[in-house]
This record gives sequence, structure tokens and C-alpha cells, in this order.
Amino acid sequence: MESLVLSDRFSDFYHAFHQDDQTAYVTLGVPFENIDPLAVLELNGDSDGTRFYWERPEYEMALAAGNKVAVLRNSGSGRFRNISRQSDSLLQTVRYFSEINHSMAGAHLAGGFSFFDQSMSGSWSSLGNASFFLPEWLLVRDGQFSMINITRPWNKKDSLEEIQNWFLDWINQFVSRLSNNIERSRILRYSVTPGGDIMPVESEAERIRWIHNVTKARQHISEGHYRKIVIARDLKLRTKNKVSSTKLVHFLRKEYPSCYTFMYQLNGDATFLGSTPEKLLSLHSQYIKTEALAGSIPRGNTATQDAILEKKLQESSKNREEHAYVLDAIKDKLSMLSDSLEYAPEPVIKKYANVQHLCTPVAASLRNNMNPVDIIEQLHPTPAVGGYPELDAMQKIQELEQIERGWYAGPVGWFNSNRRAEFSVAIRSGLIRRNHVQFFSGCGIVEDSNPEAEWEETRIKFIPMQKALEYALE
Ligand SMILES: C=C(O[C@@H]1C=C(C(=O)O)C=C[C@H]1O)C(=O)O
Repeated sequence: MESLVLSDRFSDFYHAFHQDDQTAYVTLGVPFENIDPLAVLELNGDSDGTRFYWERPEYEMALAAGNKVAVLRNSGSGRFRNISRQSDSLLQTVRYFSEINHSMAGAHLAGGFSFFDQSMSGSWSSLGNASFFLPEWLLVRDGQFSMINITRPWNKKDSLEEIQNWFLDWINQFVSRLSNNIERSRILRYSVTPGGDIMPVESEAERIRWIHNVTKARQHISEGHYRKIVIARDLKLRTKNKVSSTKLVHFLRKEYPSCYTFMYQLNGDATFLGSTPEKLLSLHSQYIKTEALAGSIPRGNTATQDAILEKKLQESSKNREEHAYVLDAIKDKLSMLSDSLEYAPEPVIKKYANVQHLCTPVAASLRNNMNPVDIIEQLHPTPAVGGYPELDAMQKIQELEQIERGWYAGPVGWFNSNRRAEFSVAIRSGLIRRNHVQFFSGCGIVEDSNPEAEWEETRIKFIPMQKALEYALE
């Protein structure tokens, strides 16, 4: 990268904004070596303890970011509006320069929201109800193309030469840190991973309590309080060995290529990560994609068994009902933002390693250009993770679950200054803080649900994270 030479356009760019009082940050986008962004995150080490990773292998797009230049946080019921406003103001103060014309060339904010808006305790407190960071570096791999966006605070006194040299030095240092660490990893290549014990902290009493609460939820439904509610549970584990989050993420993306694998850590504290099949929102040129994903059945052990289960899921009125609530709610919510809604007439079956789901993809064109966070505010929570009718079910979730959901089932993702965004619903996820691990899993309850079968469904949904954890012990 020593050959990085910024064109005359950079000098024009500098002269256009350098006396401008509105400028607080400057971002430079340049092509980068086509290297795995997760390897970069791993090789770069912890730095300031703020990291983000995002990949859905089937989309051939991966994104890694590290070090915070600015952080947006908020709590309470106005958190979406507040983050939307804060992000608009922040992004207006970032001046962006790139020789590349690409929708990922720009300033990005990465982070997300907790499920509920009540204040968070314990391990969740570092992430808060809503937090995003403007990273110092963000590496994007889009198919065969890679680029890096580098952001730094702007100081009016900096000359053109100083600023050019700063970027040049930054890139050179970054690249040499990566190559030194690659050398070090080569030496360690043959070391054996010792693994380690995982101690589950789960009891029969917990199973009985959960099943009792699901039975109670069914009773509420038959009494007409609501029609669907999603009840989750957690699995607490203690590990003897240290957990490597990047190793865990590496396992997840390999095993679940059609899921979004994500990881987020703020200020070196707890890490929230997972591999979720559920898209909340993708936004590109005012075009939104989302989906109704609800209704589940296990995978079969043989092709025939699998096909039989698939047919059973397609024809199950209980699963079709659970699914229909989600689709109806999404249609209602999106019709406020768009005049053109497209969705498949029948749900399709999406198959993952351990489970298959009913899925209806939905697409829409936005009536107005909007901050993606304002769209998220409309969409979250869908009845796939909350319930139906939304408010009646939401009030009962905490009473019936008796766990702190934190960011589980919340919107997690990124958006950028080009109004491109991608957010997932953070299910099949967990929180890791030192050797304490907490995984989450839930399922939709309707009147016909069988509590024992729902317990089994949540057990199956834990498997990916449990396997990944075993793999990630150092
Ligand atoms: C809530 C979860 O999953 C949701 C519930 C589903 C169901 O009950 O069929 C299916 C997919 C998700 O919408 C979870 O995995 O934790």
C-alpha cells in the first residue's frame, strides 16, 4: 500500500471543506487487498476493544470494523428517533473522499438496539439500549472487490500534506501490523487447540418452570388476551478456557452460510454474537427488503424424512397461523412507508442445518428517502419475535420469560452515509463476557402449541451456538 497516491481531486476536496465549521471528521475510502475481513479483525487484535463483524456468505459480502471514532448511545422509548437524529447530525459532519464509486464507499455506523427499551443491567450494560459506533476503519469485501474506509477527527489546522501523510502512515502501519501478526500466526500454526470443559448451568426445575409459563401463555391466548406470543429462554454456561470470539464467528459463518453471522463489542466489555437466519431490513436506493420468518420444524436425518417434515410444515395450520401474524404485521407496518409492496403468495421453506422455517420475502419501495433507523422503528418487533397483537403480547413477555432479553431478538446491523443499510433480527445469539456465556432461544406460541414440543424446538435452536462455543475455546 506504500504506493497510495491521492489524486488532485483530494486537494480540491481538501480546499472545499477545510475551512468549514461543520466538518468534524474526514473519511477516506481506498481499494484494499482482497483479504478476509474476519482475518483482519483477528490479526488486528483488540485495539480499543470496539469491534464489529458482519457476514452472510451466500451474499458474498463481509464487513469488519474496529476502533471507535464516535459513539452514539441512547435509552428509553425514544431511542430509535434519537439515534436517527444523532446519526443524521453526525454523518453531516463527516466529509468523505474516495476515488471509488461504490455504495459501501462512505462513513458507516455499526451497532444495534436491545429488544425492550427498559434499562439494561449486568453484562448488557456496556451495549445499552441502543449503541452505534463510527469506526476508525471499516473493511468491506464485496465479491472479489475489497476496500477500506478510514475515518479520523478533523482539525482545521491540518495542512493538506499533513492529512495526506496521516492517512498514508495509518495504512502503512495497519498493513505492517497485519503482516507481522500473520508471521506470528504461521509460527503457531501447528499448535494444538486444547479445548476445555463447558459447564452448563441448567436444571430440570428450569425446564418445568418454562413449560409451565408456556402453558400459561396458551391459557392467555384461549382467554383472548393475544393470539401469539414469543417465549424465549436462556442457556447459561461457564467455560474453563478463554473463548475466542473471532474463532466462534469463523465457525458460525462456515456452518451457516445462509445466515447473518455478526459480532459486536463496545469498549472491550461483553461481546454479543450469533448467526441468525432472519433479515429485518436491507435498504438500497430506497428499496427495502424484509421477510416474515416464522413456523419451524426440525431437519430430517434422511432426504425422505426431511421432505416429509417439509411437507408437514407447509401443511401445518398451527405453523401457518404463527407465520400469517408476522406477514400481516409487516404488511401493515410497511404500507405506512410505501405504496408498492411485493410478497410471495405462499411461504417458501428455508432450510438451515438443524431446522426449517416458513419464510415469505417482502420487498417495497420507500415513498420518501428515510433514515434506516426510522424504518427499523416501524418494523421492530415483528410478531416473529414479539407477538400479536404486538402491544398486548409485549406486555406479557417479560412476566412469562423471567430473563433479561438484552439484545437478543433486537435489530443489529449497519448503515452508511449513502443510505444503504442491512439489519438482522439477532436471534440464535449469545452474550459472552470473560468465561460467562449466555445463549438465547425462543419460539412462537399459539393456541395449538404443545409446550413440550416448544421446549424441544428451543433446544434445537441452541445447537449452533453450543457447537460454535466448543470450537472456540482456546
Ligand atoms: C424466536 C426465535 O425464532 C423465531 C421463531 C420461530 C418459530 O417459532 O417458528 C421461527 C423463526 C423465528 O422467527 C429464536 O430462534 O429465538
